[in-house]
Amino acid sequence: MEPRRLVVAAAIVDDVAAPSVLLAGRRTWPAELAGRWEFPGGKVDEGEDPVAALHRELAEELGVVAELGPEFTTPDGGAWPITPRHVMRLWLARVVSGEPAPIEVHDQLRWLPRGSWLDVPWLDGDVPIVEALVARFP
Ligand SMILES: Nc1nc2c([nH]c(=O)n2[C@H]2C[C@H](O)[C@@H](COP(=O)(O)OP(=O)(O)OP(=O)(O)O)O2)c(=O)[nH]1
Repeated sequence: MEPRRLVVAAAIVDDVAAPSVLLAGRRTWPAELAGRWEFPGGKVDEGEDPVAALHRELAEELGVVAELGPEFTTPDGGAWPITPRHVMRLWLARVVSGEPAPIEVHDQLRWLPRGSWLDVPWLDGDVPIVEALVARFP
């Protein structure tokens, strides 16, 4: 069996230690994922460093430079299994340059206030991650 492909993404917040808002993007493609919300990010290219890949994706997708905070892992310290074919590493992050814009794969971005982080239809694989973020930052 092929190993699962690594996806990297950012939980972009206003303050990585005490977030009050979380940025979510609504996907436009592929058709089966369109209209669902996700963390900005994407696949790591062959031989690419995961952190470099995340900075590349954030520039391409949102037009921003972000400062990464701590990685947000599964309770046992690993990557999140998001689909049968992908695992995802997620970092808390804060924008340091630019204003996030839906440049590539999103038709809408939303800053979700704390208390409303679960109020959009996230991709199925993201729901446990957002639940864990809610539990981490009650
Ligand atoms: N970016 C992102 N992808 C996610 C999340 N949750 C989730 O299940 N996925 C899935 C959707 C896709 O099957 C896969 C990531 O693919 P992608 O289309 O975002 O990757 P990419 O930008 O590198 O696109 P490409 O090079 O394949 O065209 O992971 C998430 O929160 N963010």
